[in-house]
Amino acid sequence: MPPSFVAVLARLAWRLGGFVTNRHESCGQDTTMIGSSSLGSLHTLLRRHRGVLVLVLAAGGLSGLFSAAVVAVINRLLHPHDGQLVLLTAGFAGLVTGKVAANLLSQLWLVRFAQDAVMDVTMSLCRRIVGSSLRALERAGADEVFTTLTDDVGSVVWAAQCVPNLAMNGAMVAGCGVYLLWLSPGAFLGVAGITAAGAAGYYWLHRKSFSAIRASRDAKSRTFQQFRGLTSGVKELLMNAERARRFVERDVRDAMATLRRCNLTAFQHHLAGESWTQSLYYLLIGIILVVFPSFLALPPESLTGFVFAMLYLMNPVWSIIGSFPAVSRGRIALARIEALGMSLEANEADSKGMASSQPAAAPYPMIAMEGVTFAYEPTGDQQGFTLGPLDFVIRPGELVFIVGGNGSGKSTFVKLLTGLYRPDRGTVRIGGVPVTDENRAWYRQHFSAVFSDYHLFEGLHIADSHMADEVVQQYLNWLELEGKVTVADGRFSTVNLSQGQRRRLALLTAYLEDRPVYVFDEWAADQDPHYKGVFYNRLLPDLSARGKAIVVITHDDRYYHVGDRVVKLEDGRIVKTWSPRIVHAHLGGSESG
Ligand SMILES: Nc1ncnc2c1ncn2[C@@H]1O[C@H](COP(=O)(O)OP(=O)(O)OP(=O)(O)O)[C@@H](O)[C@H]1O
Repeated sequence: MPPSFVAVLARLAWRLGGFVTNRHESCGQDTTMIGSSSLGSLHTLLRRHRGVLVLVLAAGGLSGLFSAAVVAVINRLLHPHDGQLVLLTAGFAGLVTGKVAANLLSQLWLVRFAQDAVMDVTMSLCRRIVGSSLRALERAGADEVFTTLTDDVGSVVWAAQCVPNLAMNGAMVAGCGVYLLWLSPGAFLGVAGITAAGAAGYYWLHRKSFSAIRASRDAKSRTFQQFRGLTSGVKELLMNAERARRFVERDVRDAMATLRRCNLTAFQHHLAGESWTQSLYYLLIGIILVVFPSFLALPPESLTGFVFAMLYLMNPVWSIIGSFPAVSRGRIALARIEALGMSLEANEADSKGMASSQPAAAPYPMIAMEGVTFAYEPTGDQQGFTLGPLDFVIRPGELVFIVGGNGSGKSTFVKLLTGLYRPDRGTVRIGGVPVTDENRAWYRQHFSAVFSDYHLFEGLHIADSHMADEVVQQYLNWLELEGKVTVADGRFSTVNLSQGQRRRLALLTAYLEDRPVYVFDEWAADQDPHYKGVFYNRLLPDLSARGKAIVVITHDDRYYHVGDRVVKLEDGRIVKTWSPRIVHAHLGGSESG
């Protein structure tokens, strides 16, 4: 076996066993930082299956050893065996039965291990994602996260699934090696020497295919990106045949062509390695038949034993070589899973654990931002953007409108206020308590928000679903959605509604959370004039009367007067703050702002 193969297997098994240490590993152009801390939970989870994995490996190895012993018995039966027929026949039957049984058990345990591992690793990643920070996820990119969840996990488990077969075939090769050594040490050394030379050649070819496999993984991520465009942009594509043609024939096709090219290159290098090994293998059999008898004076039984063993080993050897691409893909995927875990973790100092179960701070606390700044760093040809430094205070029962032009920083502001972003500088306080990396997850639980790019879940996901069903029905009437949607067992009957209606359902979900602070990012933008009025004149004052602090991003200057303050942002800075009620009164109840 080529040395890289042993190294890769050992590394996979080592990692699956959870004994990873911080180190750099390189193969070809690959230099990926991999460490035990990068995705500790992955190792913990895989470690949980170590028992099954050991059983699978043991059964696979046993099956391989039984196979090697069958070769020896067959060779013995082919030559004079001095009345040992019964013993040899019984041995043959026993070994074959043992091989089949061990193989069966190994495969059964393997399937169980694979399915458990896929589920556990995926769940582990999902938990990590919801425990991570928004900025870390934005940096990782939705397509990378999606590719890791759907593709990388499968690749790692697929590679892990190769391990028992490799153990079985490796044991068969090792067993046959021992048998050959016993038949003729000289001939064995000759075979071993030629095999080592062949392995070195294969190793060189495999390194090339490794680079192509890594490039193919990146190409897959870009393909997913195009697929996402295809599904989320289907309306725009259906409406414009030229756009659809260009998108499919250029963007999708380019991504697919790159993926195809990388896969083809990887496969071609692999096939070259396979052909090299096959040629060498047949050359080896020829050398055994033609050269060895003259130089090593092999007796006929040893000669047939050698040839027979070599032919018998053909399948396991091809199988070992055939599993190389899967092992390499698994290795690259494992590095990606760990890299994603590490990038989430590295940015994760602000979210110790998932949503804190600690209760919110004493009833309705004041929230203050002091000298807060936050910057999106420039990337590629995209300019950076800096928000702040800014000071802002909101008290219980206050209704504050955040206004400003497109790109002035309103959404970034509320992401900082709600603890979704960590300030680069300055402090956010809740009831006088500074928000730190240790308590930011808890701090976020004080807010209920409907963002402009909100997601509406079918499930309400609140603790007391029976209480919720009754209360929800009341709210549905209030939001004028009765007859459109019902709620049963904590789930909406449908979320296939108009944009405005969906946003009302999102509002309902926020209401049910009953948090001290509410944030609405352009909530009313797609409401009809009647419901806009309901929102500004009834819903917001009602929340305010209940002592909730409310921050509303809006462009509806007709309704500024219902707020306590209007804060105007321009280019990431607060440029103006005023009290619209005073202005409203001053203007005699007409337009304000
Ligand atoms: N995830 C991000 N990564 C990098 N830059 C971003 C990101 N989100 C926003 N920006 C940049 O930050 C600036 C402020 O964006 P933000 O969304 O806060 O503005 P906004 O006032 O809410 O705009 P709009 O009214 O159009 O929603 C913009 O220039 C935008 O390009």
